[in-house]
Amino acid sequence: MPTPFTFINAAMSIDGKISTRQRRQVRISGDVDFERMDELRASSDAVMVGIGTVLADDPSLTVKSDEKRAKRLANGLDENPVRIVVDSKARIPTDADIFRKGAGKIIIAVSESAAFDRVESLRKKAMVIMIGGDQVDLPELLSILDEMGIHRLMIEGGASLNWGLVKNGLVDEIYSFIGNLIIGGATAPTLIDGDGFGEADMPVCSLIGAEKMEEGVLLKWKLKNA
Ligand SMILES: NC(=O)c1ccc[n+]([C@@H]2O[C@H](COP(=O)([O-])OP(=O)(O)OC[C@H]3O[C@@H](n4cnc5c(N)ncnc54)[C@H](O)[C@@H]3O)[C@@H](O)[C@H]2O)c1
Ligand SMILES: Nc1nc(=O)c(N)c(NC[C@H](O)[C@H](O)[C@H](O)COP(=O)(O)O)[nH]1
Repeated sequence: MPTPFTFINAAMSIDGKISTRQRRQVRISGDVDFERMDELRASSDAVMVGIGTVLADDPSLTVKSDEKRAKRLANGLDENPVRIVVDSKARIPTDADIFRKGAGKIIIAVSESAAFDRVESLRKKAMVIMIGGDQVDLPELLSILDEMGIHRLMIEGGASLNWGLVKNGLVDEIYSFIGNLIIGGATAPTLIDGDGFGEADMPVCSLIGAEKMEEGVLLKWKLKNA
């Protein structure tokens, strides 16, 4: 099943955390990295996050630069990429910023375990894709997105969704900005959480980029043996 070119873009602390142990958002990126993130959003067909990120950060996932939005419109695209939330139990609040800010298509991916009334209320605000029994079936979801014409998919986390995608071999590249702060905390989320790999099946990646950026460093890794 063809799936989009899929890359994770994230920021983590020196000690590999992406937020605090209370899952509170931490501004790790500097202005230059946020600008890079905005460019990646503007050049992607869709941007995807997990519901944990929505509940913690309430992101709008919009393109911030007026110029980049205008360029998308001039190219016959919506001003924002398709914004996608993976939300197995349909927990997203109906007043989330993703619904209130920015124009463009929104997709909420739910599983069959989501409550009927919650799903129906979401249908008034977004396209709902129901796929998977207890959890959203990520390989199936990405195949559907590819069929819909989403061929370049940006993943903005969080820790659990990143694990689900990497575990299923769905991620082509990972771009990680490592900022100059230490978050600590044994239970703070990292770039990739979940059950973890056994020694035999840890993905071996190739380093395709390393550059100092402000007070941090940007690393780029290729995962899939594409
Ligand atoms: N620093 C960064 O770049 C960055 C980026 C995004 C999020 N964050 C932080 O990450 C935290 C959120 O991460 P999280 O792990 O709690 O939540 P998450 O955003 O990864 O969302 C988890 C949800 O995604 C879905 N999901 C996860 N794995 C799945 C799978 N295998 N199959 C199907 N569905 C799956 C489920 O609905 C699950 O409840 C927040 O604290 C946020 O601030 C940081
Ligand atoms: N690249 C990046 N650097 C960070 O320092 C940080 N904390 C995030 N976190 C990702 C999360 O999704 C954010 O909340 C949105 O990226 C910002 O919110 P908007 O979508 O712009 O509203 N992402």
